[in-house]
Amino acid sequence: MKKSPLYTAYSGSALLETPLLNKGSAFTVDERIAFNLAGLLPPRYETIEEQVSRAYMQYKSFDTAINKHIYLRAIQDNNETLFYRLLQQHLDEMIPIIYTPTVGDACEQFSDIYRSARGLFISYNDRHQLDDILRNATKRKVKVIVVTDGERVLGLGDQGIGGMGISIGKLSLYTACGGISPAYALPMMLDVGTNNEKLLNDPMYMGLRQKRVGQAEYDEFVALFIQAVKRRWPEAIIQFEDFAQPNAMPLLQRYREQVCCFNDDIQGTAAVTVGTLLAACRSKNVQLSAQHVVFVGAGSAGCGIAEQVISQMVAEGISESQARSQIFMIDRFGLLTDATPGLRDFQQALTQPQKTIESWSYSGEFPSLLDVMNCAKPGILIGVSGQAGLFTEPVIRAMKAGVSTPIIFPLSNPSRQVEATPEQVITWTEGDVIIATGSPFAPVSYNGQQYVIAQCNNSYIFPGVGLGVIAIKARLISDEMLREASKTLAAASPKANNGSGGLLPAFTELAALSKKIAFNVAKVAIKQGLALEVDDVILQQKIDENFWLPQYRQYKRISA
Ligand SMILES: O=C([O-])CC(=O)C(=O)O
Ligand SMILES: [Mg+2]
Repeated sequence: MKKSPLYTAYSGSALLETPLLNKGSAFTVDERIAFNLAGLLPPRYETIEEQVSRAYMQYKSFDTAINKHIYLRAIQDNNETLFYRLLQQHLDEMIPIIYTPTVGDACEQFSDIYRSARGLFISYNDRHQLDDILRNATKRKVKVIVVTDGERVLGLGDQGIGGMGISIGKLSLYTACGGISPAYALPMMLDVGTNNEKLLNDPMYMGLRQKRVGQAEYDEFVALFIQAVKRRWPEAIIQFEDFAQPNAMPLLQRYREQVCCFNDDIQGTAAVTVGTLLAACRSKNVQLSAQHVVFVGAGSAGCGIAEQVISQMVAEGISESQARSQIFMIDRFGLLTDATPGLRDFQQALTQPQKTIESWSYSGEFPSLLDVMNCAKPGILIGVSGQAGLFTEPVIRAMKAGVSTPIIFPLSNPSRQVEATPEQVITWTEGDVIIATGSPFAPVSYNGQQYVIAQCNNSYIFPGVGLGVIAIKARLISDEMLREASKTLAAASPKANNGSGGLLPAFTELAALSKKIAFNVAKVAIKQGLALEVDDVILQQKIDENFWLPQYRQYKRISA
């Protein structure tokens, strides 16, 4: 589809320095005259394909992942269209570079590798100038905001201002896989300080050099932020990303009825995990509702997944109390029971009654992960602990002894925080396992067989949900919409559908999958009265129209 020309008042070096508009050597002869670019560029006119070839050659000249990341980010900050075209052509190779796992290094080293401005940094000290700051954004019609306070970045803890790296990475996927125009995507960082001593003592650190503000100040600051966004961009989606456990769930509960928002780590991770579990169960020919499920990590992500698993089990026909009795949450001190002290309210609903474990044999105050494996005989094990190595050989072997073809998802990110590597899990189960991880892992060969490792990452969910919400301007994001996203993902599983291939579609299929998720999610939103009614043909048209593709448009000058 040929796009209409774009009218702009920018010209000369200002045009070349605006990443959303810059075309570099692809400015045509007419444009170079009309926009005062003569002499500012080498004389040859190039196509975007030629530019991609040069950029890819340069990309290949970097040896380390972090340097590749820095290089790609520089292209993004110089010419967004070229960045996304390059990404589109090398998606499998580059997603791990702009996103998990390399984005974790980029967050940790954010101040060291900082090059140029992107997005909005809002520091606590600026809390009374929020309207001015939002007006300064280089993007006017913002439709998706990814915001973090950097307190729990992936499994890497408090990264302070470095959290901006994850906001940027998520939005790159919104565009590359969900077709959201980069002109509508704004990364944000709420800087309330950091409790990371290493950063506080680092002379390069670019964030507020103070401990995180207290809870009352924090809550007031976030409230001011939400109000300011509502004034400036009332229809924008706000994606909460990588907030620490004490704030993640309360913020979601406080704001989910007020603004169109969701928490990617709680709801996005839950949706992708339930979708992947449904695919795994279908390929094993069992019901999710017949499984005992063990979670290692009872934070907001783990509890969010557990609640979605329970909803799904109930939808399959068992009672809620039966479903809850099949869930085992394990935290630092072992299994959560109704006798565990100091639990948060969202954890309390997921405890096992002490009387259930009376007949179990275990040592220590609460059963350990290994005890739970031996006594509960789970079919499913999910790791969201953020801690490397917790799925030890005895744990995996004990699980395998109790069930055939266990479903094992070590989901912690980035790769080095994983609870067990796919190779370990496959070896310890003698290859009889269904596995998915949160970060990308290369295929594993074992006994002459290749195991493709599915990446159960929320990036299968948020681009499609965002596209659907934007296409129909949904007011809110409901649990039902997210459940629909899970179902759509599960229905696209090659392994469940054909008995072979990956458990999840490849990342290269994400754009097509996101459109399907967008369509189904939008239909649920309409049914729930969260968006105006449109028929299926118009809905598909709206989704296609909103799907931005990286190609240059012709520019015309706005005449004075
Ligand atoms: O970013 C990712 O890869 C997934 C995610 O949200 C997290 O681990 O916090
Ligand atoms: Mg996250």
